[in-house]
This record gives sequence, C-alpha cells and structure tokens, in this order.
Amino acid sequence: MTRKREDYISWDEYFMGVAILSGMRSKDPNTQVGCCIVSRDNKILSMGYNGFPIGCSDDEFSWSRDGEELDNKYLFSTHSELNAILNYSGTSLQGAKLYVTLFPCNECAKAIIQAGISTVVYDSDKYADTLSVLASKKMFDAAGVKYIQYKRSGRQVTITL
Ligand SMILES: Nc1nc(=O)n([C@H]2C[C@H](O)[C@@H](COP(=O)(O)O)O2)cc1CO
Ligand SMILES: [Zn+2]
Repeated sequence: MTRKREDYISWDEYFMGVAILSGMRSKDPNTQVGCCIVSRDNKILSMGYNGFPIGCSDDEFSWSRDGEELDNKYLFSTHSELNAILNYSGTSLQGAKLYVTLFPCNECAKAIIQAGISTVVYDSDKYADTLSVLASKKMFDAAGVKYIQYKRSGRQVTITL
C-alpha cells in the first residue's frame, strides 16, 4: 500500500500562506497586508490586500506616511480585511474565520463584527499599543469575536513563479 505524504501543509499554514501571498499584491512600500476569509468547513471564501479604491490610481495617490493628510495614504488606503469582506460575493460570512497578516484596526474590526465573522487569526501585532488596536480588542471582546495569534511553524515554502 502506498501511504499518504506526511509533510503536507496544515490548514493554518495554508490560509496564512494565502494571506501572505495576497499581501504581495500590495503597492504600499511600507506595509503589505494580506487577508484570507475561510468558511467553517475550510473553504476559502474571499481574499484581499491593502490598496487604494478602484479608480484611485496608485500613480496619482501618494503612498507617503506623512505630510498633509490629503497628500498621504491614510485617508485613502483600503485595508486588506475590508477589501476581503467587500470582495466576497456570496450571501453570508456568518461564523467565518479571517486570517490576516496584521491585527485589524478599529474600522475593520467593526466590519468584521457586523459581517458575523467569529474568529480572527493574525500574524503581526506591530501596532498593539495604538488606540486603534486597543479599540479593536475592546470591541472583539464585547462582541465575542475570538482573536488568536498565528503560531509560525517556521516552515519555508519556495514557489517558482
Ligand atoms: N490591519 C491593517 N490592515 C491593513 O491593510 N493596513 C494597511 C493600511 C496601510 O496601507 C498600511 C499600514 O501602513 P503603515 O502605517 O504601517 O506604513 O497597511 C493596516 C492595518 C493596521 O491596522
Ligand atoms: Zn483596517
């Protein structure tokens, strides 16, 4: 009998891997964020990455982090999580799990809660001490949304594109 491979990637590696790959589409020179939303039975429902809205050209809007508010990226960039929620064309994200490479901000947290997503698996929490992330955690706790830090397996994956 030929036995199955044993070194296949886990569900968590698969979905966080897809989130990381999605983030590679981002044009943000400083922080690339990717997101992958999955059903309760491990089917990928949607993906997203941070970018400007349709029609807002990356060549006309600035990716600067500072300067005048209307001349930097913050009022314009759509976060990976919101893009993934908006990219979903099905009927319901109730009970879904969201994998994201960076902890959600307060605005995305509201969208995550209202969409009925029940679990967030995140990798980096580099803005943990900001009011935005503290507000997200306060809302997730109140709404019963679980947030779990992804445990890196250390596995290296090489793909030739
Ligand atoms: N959870 C998140 N998802 C995201 O897609 N973003 C995006 C917005 C910006 O384009 C970029 C953060 O820029 P910076 O301040 O690290 O240079 O990542 C940011 C966060 C952080 O809350
Ligand atoms: Zn956000």
